[in-house]
Amino acid sequence: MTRVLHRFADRDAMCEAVAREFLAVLAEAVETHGSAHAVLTGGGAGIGILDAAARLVDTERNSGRNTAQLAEHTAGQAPVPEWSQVHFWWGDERLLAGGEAERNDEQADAALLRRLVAEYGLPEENIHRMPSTELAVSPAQGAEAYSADLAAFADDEEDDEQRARLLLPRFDVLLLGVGPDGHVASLFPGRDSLTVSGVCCVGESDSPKPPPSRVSLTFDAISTAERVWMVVAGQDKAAAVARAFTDGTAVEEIPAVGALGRAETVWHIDQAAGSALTEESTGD
Ligand SMILES: O=C1O[C@H](COP(=O)(O)O)[C@@H](O)[C@H](O)[C@H]1O
Repeated sequence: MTRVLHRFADRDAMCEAVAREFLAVLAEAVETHGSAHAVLTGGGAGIGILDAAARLVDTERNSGRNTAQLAEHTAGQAPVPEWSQVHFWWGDERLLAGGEAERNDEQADAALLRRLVAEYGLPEENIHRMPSTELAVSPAQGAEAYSADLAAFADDEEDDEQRARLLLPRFDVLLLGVGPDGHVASLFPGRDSLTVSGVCCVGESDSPKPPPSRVSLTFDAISTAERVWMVVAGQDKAAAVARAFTDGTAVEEIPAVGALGRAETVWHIDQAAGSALTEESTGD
């Protein structure tokens, strides 16, 4: 599977472009399959994309176009999905009390999801949060609970053996931020979680980035997604991005290299994040 690199001048340009494509993928999935499943990420770029999506959704509503027109992907316009059929999941979560500002879901709520529920008809029950400390006493228990939530939406089309085996929904698009250490979701360099297989979720009790307790999808689960989109902005990511595009870099060193989608794997990076890439590593 070839990785594709999409470069942007800055973080804002990247977030706007990814948000537009994200909405288009959701709209198309609802059209084709009757529902759409998106996996969200935390982090600066991940939340920036949701902020940008919120602006696009509002702009489209204020444009006065009707639902059929909004579903069309025409240049300059953002297609908008039928929100009642969209489901949101997470690639990882910080195991904290519900509503804590550091939780990825809380940040996503503030950026986009609350508004979709209040104004656009997204059912609250379509927001599939990873457990909080009220519901899981340990990361392992959180991983088990989220696996059960995912299994309730297992895709019965069974066009992917691994997806069927792990009892996962069809993830139409899965966003991943990349940390300065190369981590994705809560899969950190050198950790046992990198090699956990045969299950869809894993607990991390000693994350090098606070808070220490986290729940994450595994690489087995990530690789069932149709589209895996890395979203990376900022100078502090430049070294990790360059390592990720160096031949032979191991998953143990830069976990992001292990994140590959079924149909596509796209790295969206801004100029700062790509500043240490060489022509040789990208084939430019
Ligand atoms: O802790 C986390 O960090 C990563 C990356 O965050 P960033 O702010 O450096 O972009 C994020 O993708 C992940 O979901 C999150 O839990």
